[in-house]
Amino acid sequence: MSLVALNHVGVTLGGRSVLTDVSFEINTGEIVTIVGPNGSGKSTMLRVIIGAVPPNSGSVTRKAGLKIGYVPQKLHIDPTLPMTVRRFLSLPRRVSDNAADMALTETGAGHLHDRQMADLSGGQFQRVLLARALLAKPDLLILDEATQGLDQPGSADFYDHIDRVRRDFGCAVLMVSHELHVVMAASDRVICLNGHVCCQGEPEHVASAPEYRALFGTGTHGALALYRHEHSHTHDACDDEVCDHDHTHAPAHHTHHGDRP
Ligand SMILES: Nc1ncnc2c1ncn2[C@@H]1O[C@H](COP(=O)(O)OP(=O)(O)OP(=O)(O)O)[C@@H](O)[C@H]1O
Repeated sequence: MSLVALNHVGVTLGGRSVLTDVSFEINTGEIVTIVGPNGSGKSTMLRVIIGAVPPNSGSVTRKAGLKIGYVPQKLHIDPTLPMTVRRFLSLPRRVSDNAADMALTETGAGHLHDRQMADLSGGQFQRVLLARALLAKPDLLILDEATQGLDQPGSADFYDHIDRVRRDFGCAVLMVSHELHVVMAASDRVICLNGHVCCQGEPEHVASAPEYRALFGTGTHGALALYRHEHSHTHDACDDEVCDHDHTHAPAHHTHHGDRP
């Protein structure tokens, strides 16, 4: 059984349709990334999954007892408020020293235990947020542009920790990322969103989809070159994945469902 399934979810906010007919599921242990332009509904979709935004139509099914760890895009902490990393991990619920130490070690932040939150670098801060999300021992870890503002080595290092977390915890990971080159390498599945699901599937399938190219062009740091190199044979890319496009290799026959809302 899947961890979470969205069935024809629609969301209207402030009288405007933000998500339309969104369906997909997340299964145990997989890394799924959502890509899409600004304002395409990525954060809203994550908020639907964690239950913070109720869908106006369709439904969300969560596995019974599902535990979700959430790493937000940003978290503002008043810089004048003295707060150590250790104390931060006990908010809002007190956790044992042992649990705090294990979570910090897991994310490579063990040495930050006694540091002030306000003094952390961007990369250190994100690792502490990740450690905090792990305290729930999640089945599903959700990251909303968690590497925004980190430099390339910093974000590569962060994704290494995500990979390690997935292995150690056996959890699924759902993330929003604008770093397409990283996404293409690190994800089992990519969902391309633009108010609706334009296309989804294995990274190389999505990278070659006309809907994806229409949104992101072909300059995705080698993702397409990789596709051409490894997948130059003829195949039916939609055999095993849900693509809502006709994925033949003859562009004239492509059916476009990726119209912008
Ligand atoms: N509470 C709200 N009330 C009205 N409109 C909202 C609300 N929250 C989000 N929206 C609108 O919904 C659309 C999708 O927003 P969302 O934050 O989900 O997009 P996103 O893909 O995560 O964008 P970005 O890449 O810029 O973070 C935007 O047009 C946004 O203005």
